[in-house]
Amino acid sequence: MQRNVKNIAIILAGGVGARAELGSPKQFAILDGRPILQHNIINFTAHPYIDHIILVCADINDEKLEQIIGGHKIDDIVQGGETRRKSAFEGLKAAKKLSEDIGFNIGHIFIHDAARPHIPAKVIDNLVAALKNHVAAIPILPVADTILQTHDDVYDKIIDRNALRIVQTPQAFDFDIIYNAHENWDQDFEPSDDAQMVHKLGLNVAIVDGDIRLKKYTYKDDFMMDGALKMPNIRIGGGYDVHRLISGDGVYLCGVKIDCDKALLGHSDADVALHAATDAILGAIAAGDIGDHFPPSDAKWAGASSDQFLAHAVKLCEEKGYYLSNMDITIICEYPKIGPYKLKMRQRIAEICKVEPEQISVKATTTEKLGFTGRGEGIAAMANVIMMKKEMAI
Ligand SMILES: Nc1ccn([C@@H]2O[C@H](COP(=O)(O)OP(=O)(O)OP(=O)(O)O)[C@@H](O)[C@H]2O)c(=O)n1
Ligand SMILES: C[C@](O)(CO)[C@H](O)COP(=O)(O)O
Repeated sequence: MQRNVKNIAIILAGGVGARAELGSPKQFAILDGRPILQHNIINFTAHPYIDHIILVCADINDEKLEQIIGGHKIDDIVQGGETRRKSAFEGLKAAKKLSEDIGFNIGHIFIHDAARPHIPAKVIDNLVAALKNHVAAIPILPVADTILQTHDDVYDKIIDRNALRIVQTPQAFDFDIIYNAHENWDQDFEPSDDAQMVHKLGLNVAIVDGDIRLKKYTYKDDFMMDGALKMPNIRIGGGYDVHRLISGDGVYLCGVKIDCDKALLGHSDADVALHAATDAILGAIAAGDIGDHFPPSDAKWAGASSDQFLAHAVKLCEEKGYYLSNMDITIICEYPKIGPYKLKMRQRIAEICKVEPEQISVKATTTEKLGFTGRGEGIAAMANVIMMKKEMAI
């Protein structure tokens, strides 16, 4: 009985991205909110012609790789080789093994640079159509610019661009043909793509329309232009809290004790401003609210200093890769007067959050004797924060 036929995409992510100078392989950098490599996986997964995906990957620890793949399905992951050609062959060997393990025949293989994150479905359609009559097909684009040949960086001559084409990936092949080309490669030059290996065997390579969106991210400027390195991931959080004022010997606000004949009533030290700040930070990373982390029902937090609540929220953010960009607190009360303490408050919050006082704003306002704050029955506080994630590269 004829075994069923499956088509496989091999994503080449085994390079170091030296020309991109990002400090780590460019395929792990974030573009449009997700790692470049993950875009590839999503695009191939979405195309009905692709049955399996094999990832050929650069050295990276399992935890980071898992994060980069983001829960998407990959059928096998293998280590890249020293060159693109060697990485491609590793992918082909993994494809062969997968077909033997599961029990299917490989129809077509699509070998793709991970450094080309956007793969329009139309290009895959074009390749599939060409493979009906060819053993290999590649996407190409016309050359738009004047092409100059130089010698030792000196102007030499213009090349006729009409005969030239830009070669892209994915490049598509009959499995047996490309496997054979790789297995028997004995030339003394390193091919920059797979199609030229097939062509070297004297076989015809079909050319189909490529797409500008298939652009390869190669140099740092490619990333800069597309905003990959410019736009950090930003999260905004807001917090609001109220505590009742009673007779006492001082109120805690922003981690600073203001000696007076009042106190704020609460399970902890009732620092209403730090509670609002904590909620703002938790809100920015969608990590619930202060009550979820420090339940008033838990005796452990009775009389607790609210500093630790804020420090905990900051730590949670750090664990997710976010840092505090700025915080703006507004304290709403008639009494006590906040003005003389503002600087100290900013310094204390900065200390807890491990940032500079310039990043912290503390403001105060009254409600013109209106409402519960106006009548001196309680103090309200609002906080807004911006948390940022540096997402150049994972
Ligand atoms: N040993 C290698 C070299 C390259 N590639 C992959 O082949 C694609 C195209 O290569 P290129 O743009 O040259 O990437 P790098 O080799 O990473 O870049 P550079 O030459 O700047 O180091 C990339 O997706 C890259 O990860 C690979 O899988 N294994
Ligand atoms: C395969 C390729 O993407 C075709 O344009 C390209 O040759 C690979 O990149 P490299 O810079 O040549 O390694």
